[in-house]
Amino acid sequence: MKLPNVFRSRFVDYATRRNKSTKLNAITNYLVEKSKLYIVWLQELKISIKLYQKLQNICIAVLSTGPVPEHVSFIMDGNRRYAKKSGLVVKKGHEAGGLTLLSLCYACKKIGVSCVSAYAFSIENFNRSPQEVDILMTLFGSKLDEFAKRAVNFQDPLYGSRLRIVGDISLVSKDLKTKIENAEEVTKDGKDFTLYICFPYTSRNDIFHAMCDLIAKCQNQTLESKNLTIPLLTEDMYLDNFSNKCDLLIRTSGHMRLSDYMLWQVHENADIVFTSTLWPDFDFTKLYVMILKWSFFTTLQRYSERGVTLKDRILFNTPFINRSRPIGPSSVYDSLPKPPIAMSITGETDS
Ligand SMILES: CC(C)=CCC/C(C)=C/CC/C(C)=C/COP(=O)(O)OP(=O)(O)O
Repeated sequence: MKLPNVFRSRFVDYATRRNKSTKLNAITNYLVEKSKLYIVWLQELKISIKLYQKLQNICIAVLSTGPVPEHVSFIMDGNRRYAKKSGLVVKKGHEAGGLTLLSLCYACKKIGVSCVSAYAFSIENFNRSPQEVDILMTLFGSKLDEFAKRAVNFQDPLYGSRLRIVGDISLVSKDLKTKIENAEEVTKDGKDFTLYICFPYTSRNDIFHAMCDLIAKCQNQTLESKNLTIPLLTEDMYLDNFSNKCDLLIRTSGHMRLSDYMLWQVHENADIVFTSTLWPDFDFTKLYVMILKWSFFTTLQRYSERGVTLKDRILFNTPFINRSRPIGPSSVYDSLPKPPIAMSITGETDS
């Protein structure tokens, strides 16, 4: 048997050193030694993964003592720059971005965030090259399937999650539409966590479509125009009632703009954070620090809203932390009677 040059000297060495006569024995010994090395390496890797998971659990336990955002949203920017920086093709950059999203969904679910939304494809992105649009559509289809499978597999960390696609679905192919319907149907009973993928989406398109819907309802007389309210418009949006208020919006890759995303949903107390990290590089630690900051400042805000001072809290153990959004009057203004309609800026009624 002829061995490749690179191995020959080592096998001969093994054979002579261990006094084995055949090359076959030398090969076997070599492979055994090598696999022993790999096993040790794998064991070490497993230990460090376990350590990392333990550390992650401790960090999450610290967070669980305070409020956590209910809705975290991502503008996933920087996939192509990541690919360029790493010497990869654009497709790999987007794939890496897809992986980041799913791993952060898992982290958010563990932290206790109820829903995550992600800007996966803006309507403007149809202006990119046909090849790139094709890559993104294919990737999107495969990620939908993957998420749906994982959400119903009880051994998977994403088990119990629900998937919702928000955006103008009429703009995607028939095949993809079927995949979307299928993924939404398979995951519809997920109660623990919801992932909203905005695809193809823009905020103005969302607001416009909701307005058109309400106008149509008025025209076919299922709704009277005098009953139009802001909550009704909100309910009609792709990002429905459950996701209509965003608590923490994160944009990666250094651009400091909203790019027609979440315009309606960040109106109330949303923290908007811009980071220069490219999306595929955005990991648990970076997300954790942002949520920790959110939690800290939200706690302080809730302190002051309830008139509880730090001294009260420390000396008299007055409870002030409410993990979820405050129910009922959260400020002195909310406890006042509603202004007469003539004085209301929006003209809303109480109905
Ligand atoms: C699960 C799922 C739906 C995954 C989809 C994958 C994914 C992360 C898509 C985002 C696509 C996108 C337009 C990113 C923006 O970066 P860019 O391409 O504009 O990068 P650049 O700012 O460096 O040019």
